[in-house]
Amino acid sequence: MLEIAIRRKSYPDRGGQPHLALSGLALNAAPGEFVCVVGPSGCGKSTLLNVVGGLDRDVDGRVSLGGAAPEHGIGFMFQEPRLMPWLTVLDNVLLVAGQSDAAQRRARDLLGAMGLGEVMDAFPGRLSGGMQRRVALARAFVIEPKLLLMDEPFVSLDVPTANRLRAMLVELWQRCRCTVLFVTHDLREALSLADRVCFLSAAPGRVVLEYPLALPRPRMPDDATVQALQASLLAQHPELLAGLATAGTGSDGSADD
Ligand SMILES: Nc1ncnc2c1ncn2[C@@H]1O[C@H](COP(=O)(O)OP(=O)(O)OP(=O)(O)O)[C@@H](O)[C@H]1O
Repeated sequence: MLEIAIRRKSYPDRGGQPHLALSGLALNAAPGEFVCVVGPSGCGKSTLLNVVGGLDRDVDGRVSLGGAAPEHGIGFMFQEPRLMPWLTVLDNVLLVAGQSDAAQRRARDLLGAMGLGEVMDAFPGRLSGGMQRRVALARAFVIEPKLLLMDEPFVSLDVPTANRLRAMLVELWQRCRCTVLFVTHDLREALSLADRVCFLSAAPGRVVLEYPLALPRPRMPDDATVQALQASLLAQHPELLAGLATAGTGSDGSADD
């Protein structure tokens, strides 16, 4: 079980006064659950992931995974692929997994399964944006994470590429059954991926609504069922949805990979 209880998380503002980013935020996730966190820009979504992942420890609150502070077994994926340009695709993935035979096997298998077998020895600069995100996705899964933290990982991709990556993510997650915390401001993306959607208030962020989903998978943001669900949520909770993207999930057009 992932348990998050953040009393206060603040940053110093320009005058040195505390600026509250999160306040009274409580959120739990069951092992293997896929939780999407949505909320308007600036409500503290990235801050939440940084605190949960231990990248930011300056917080009044507690995060525990299986009863202990999460330290190992956390996979990350950010808005940018954050690949090392001087390392090959394979070495970028191995960077987090080590060089053991088992890690090499896992990395090669993953990259092969994700259609990147031909470019394992290429450098990231040669790859399209969609392929770079696939490498970042492989890097997140190669450690066989217990917890996967994703910060708008498919933002600013064209629709077909983003949908392909979402399908790959769900397939990998269904195999490893790690707990996922996926941050987005795109409601349809959240409704297409999650077991449960948690809505954060405007800053300082706290959970104001939890919405469990029982729709079968696979689902995509443009599915009629997802659109209908979004419409019913909008009708029931118009105040919560201010500041969220509800119309689309990226630029239309052809895939870039
Ligand atoms: N390093 C920092 N120093 C000072 N203030 C910060 C810092 N990081 C975030 N903040 C502030 O904390 C609040 C929450 O920021 P955060 O980036 O977590 O929000 P977000 O919901 O992820 O936003 P977005 O959707 O725009 O990415 C904002 O007011 C932001 O300006």
